[in-house]
Amino acid sequence: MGSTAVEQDGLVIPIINFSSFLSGSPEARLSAAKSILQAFQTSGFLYLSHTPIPPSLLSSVFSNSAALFSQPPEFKNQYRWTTPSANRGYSAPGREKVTQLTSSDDVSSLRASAPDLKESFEIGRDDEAGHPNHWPDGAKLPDFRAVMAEFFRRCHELNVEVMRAIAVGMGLEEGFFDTFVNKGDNTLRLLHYPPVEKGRFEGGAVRAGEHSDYGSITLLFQDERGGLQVQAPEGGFVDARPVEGTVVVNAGDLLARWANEGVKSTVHRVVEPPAPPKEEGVGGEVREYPARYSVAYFCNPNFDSFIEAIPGTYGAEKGEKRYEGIYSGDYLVQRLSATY
Ligand SMILES: O=C(O)CCC(=O)C(=O)O
Ligand SMILES: [Fe+2]
Repeated sequence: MGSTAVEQDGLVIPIINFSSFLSGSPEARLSAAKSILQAFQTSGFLYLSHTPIPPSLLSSVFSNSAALFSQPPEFKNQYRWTTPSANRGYSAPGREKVTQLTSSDDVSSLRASAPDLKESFEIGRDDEAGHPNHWPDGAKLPDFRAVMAEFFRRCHELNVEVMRAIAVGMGLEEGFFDTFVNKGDNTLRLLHYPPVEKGRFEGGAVRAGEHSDYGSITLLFQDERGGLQVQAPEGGFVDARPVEGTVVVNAGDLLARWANEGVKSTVHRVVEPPAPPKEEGVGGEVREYPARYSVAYFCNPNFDSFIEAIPGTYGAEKGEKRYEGIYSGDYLVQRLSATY
């Protein structure tokens, strides 16, 4: 049914045709759901092809993202990211350090010594009381708001369908997760990794430090540059190269917790691109890597959902529940508070 995007050092990441789940025969639908769940249970990552996200919308998202990041710092700083509970707005290069560390002090010293080489802009649900989005001035970026709002909505629909696939794969009723994810308490994050001189990578700098994502699932749209790496079972990092027409989907920590650790939230990072273009630099030597853009859509259970082990993920041979229940919103604010 599908092919394989990555197969190296014990890490296998499949490419799954999502139209088999959305509009295939009952058998094709079940088989796609099982493959999707299996990917979440093993590598924690998969690539989905044939999703309902229109390619023209995605290219408008990338062009509007580039238009925003090309504005001067004074413009972007008007829309600054403020607090973990709002989690909206612009973060200048060096502001956020994604990491596995959970203490703010440790993160602060790491941020000072090895800042992530990126800037980002975050957009949340547009109707969340008390937390307005920081929409950039429409006189400068006339299409930005409408394009991002439409993309947010489309990604939320895809999120609901992927959760349905997980439910079917687990043998639960298809709509099991619907009431947990219907509010769309998700975050759309535009990312810009500016051009990097080769020497900085050689000095150990990274575009995004190793981390796992916090929420339920992440939908990741990357440009053609590459640089995303996923940790293999033996600990080394393996390139997860862009595959045209696909969305990378990975499980986050809250889904792993929800699934009583039956799903993997796998560590990943963004580093120097794997195959540098030959035409740049002197005598074929690369001196500077070009900019990279990506768009991550972080899906979360509704902030007011109480998250405790999914039926079927504990008891008998699966063992006890490993975690206390927790409200999704509390969990996420705790995790975000350590990062900024
Ligand atoms: O830019 C990428 O490809 C990955 C970004 C990422 O992992 C994140 O923002 O959580
Ligand atoms: Fe990530």
